[in-house]
Order: sequence, then C-alpha cells, then structure tokens
Amino acid sequence: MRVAVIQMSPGADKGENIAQARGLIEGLLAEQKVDLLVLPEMWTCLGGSRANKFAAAETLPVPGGTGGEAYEFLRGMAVVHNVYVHGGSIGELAGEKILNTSIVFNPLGEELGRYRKIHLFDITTPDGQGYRESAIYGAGDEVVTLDIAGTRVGLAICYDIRFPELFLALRRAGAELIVLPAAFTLQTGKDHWEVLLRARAIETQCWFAASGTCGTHHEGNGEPRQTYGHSLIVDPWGHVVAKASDGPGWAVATINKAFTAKVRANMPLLDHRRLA
Ligand SMILES: O=C(O)CNC(=O)[C@H](CS)NC(=O)CCC(=O)C(=O)O
Repeated sequence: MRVAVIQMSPGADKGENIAQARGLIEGLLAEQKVDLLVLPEMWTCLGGSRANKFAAAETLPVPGGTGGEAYEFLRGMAVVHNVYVHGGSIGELAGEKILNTSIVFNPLGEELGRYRKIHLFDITTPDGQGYRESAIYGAGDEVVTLDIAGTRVGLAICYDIRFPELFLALRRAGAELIVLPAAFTLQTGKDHWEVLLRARAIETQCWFAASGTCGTHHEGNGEPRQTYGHSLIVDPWGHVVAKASDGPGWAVATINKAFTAKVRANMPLLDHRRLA
C-alpha cells in the first residue's frame, strides 16, 4: 500500500483551506499513484477565532447520508481519484463543543469510520504560550481501528502521541499502520515530534503515517502561532522512510507488510510484556 501524508498550511478561512487541500492532492496525484491519502489535523480551520472554528465545524451525517462542505469534499476526492482518504481531522459540531474528528472514506465514497481525539492539548509551551483546547473542543473516548485495503489501521490525533497506552491498545486491536494527523507547535515539535513518533513505532512495531500542518496561523486575537510540519512516515523498526520539509507538500512511502511480520517475529514484544 502506497501512503501519502499531505502537509498543508491552513488558516481560518475554510474555503481557502479546501482549495489548498485540493491543489496539493491534485499535484501529488498528477505525479504519482497512491492508495491512501492522509490530511493533517484541523486543516479546515487552524487559528482564527472561536466563531471561525464553529463556522468551519460541521454536523456529521449518519453514515451514508450527505454531510457538510469538508465531509463532501473528502468523499469526492476519494471517488474522483479512486483512493482511500483519511481526512486528517475536521471540527464536528457537538452541542456547546466541537469534537476533533478523523473520518476515513474508501474509493467508493463510503465512510469506513470516525475517531474523536481523546487527549486535549491544555498546556503551556516553553516560550510561555498557553493552549487550552478543552475551552472549545470536547474529547472522544473510543479507541478506533478499521480496515484499509486489507491492512488494520489504528487512528490517533496529534497530542495523543504522548500517551503510549493508546498505541499499545491499538497494537493489541491488531493495528499494523497508525495514522496520526497533527498540528504540532513549532516549540514542541522541534524537540519532540520525531522522537515521539519513532518511539511509538518502535514499541508498537507499527508503521506510522503522521501528517502535520506547517507555517504561521493567526489566532483570533491576531497572535501568530507556528506549526512544525515535517510530516513523517516511519517503519516498524523506527526508521524514518519519508519526510516532508517545513512548507506545504507531501511525503510518500510503501507500507510493506512482510517487513512488519519480520520485525514482530524476530522481537515478539507483545509476548514479552510483563507489566501492562
Ligand atoms: O486548535 C485547533 O484548532 C486544532 N487543534 C490543535 O492544533 C491541537 C490542539 S491546540 N494541537 C495539538 O494538539 C498540538 C500538540 C503538540 O504540539 C504537542 O503535543 O506538543
């Protein structure tokens, strides 16, 4: 399976973000064929005000129904380009809050599943900037795996990467590839992004496809916020097999299931576990 992680630099304008996503997807697919496309976290609206975020969020349809603009865009990309689409994450309206939700489509435009980000980013970065994701977003509580073209795929989002028990649960649920869209801050990303992804890949013996946002996004109060980019694909031995730079673009790699089997057979970590 050929997987592409798409790296974009979204702002607060949903229409512009959709145009940017379309341009990147068309540019990639004009150059090469892939089986699975992965967009970043909250690519429909990054930065902006609370009102921008609620305006960009959508009520998700019951599976099979017609959704909002981003939902239908993602479904359309899957059908038109005959490709599986992991839609990064988009805002899902849920009463007073928004959920940070990943949706996956098959090439027929059928929804395969949804995952809602479990761990919310309520922290202060080393430069003193505070983040309070829970002020706007609600948290999910369900561990999700689904089947993409014969490969069991586990879903996670951004800050989730810091909580290894989620990834152990995904591995135990049969995951061979874990898809993790993100909007990592520049401050934390430069020190932690690649280390965390490689560590989770090594300890779970899974492939990771981690798409990130990049560039500068302006908060509602005008404050700039920079995200780290460097979207990665990591193999189950922890090697980085593809990596984007710090601007919009993509990284592509082939998921080799024979390699996963070999890594797991030679070092049976699940069988050797004693404490958890
Ligand atoms: O706020 C939005 O609209 C979209 N959501 C995000 O950008 C989220 C919450 S602020 N970002 C992260 O989780 C970064 C995690 C991170 O950088 C780390 O773990 O170091």
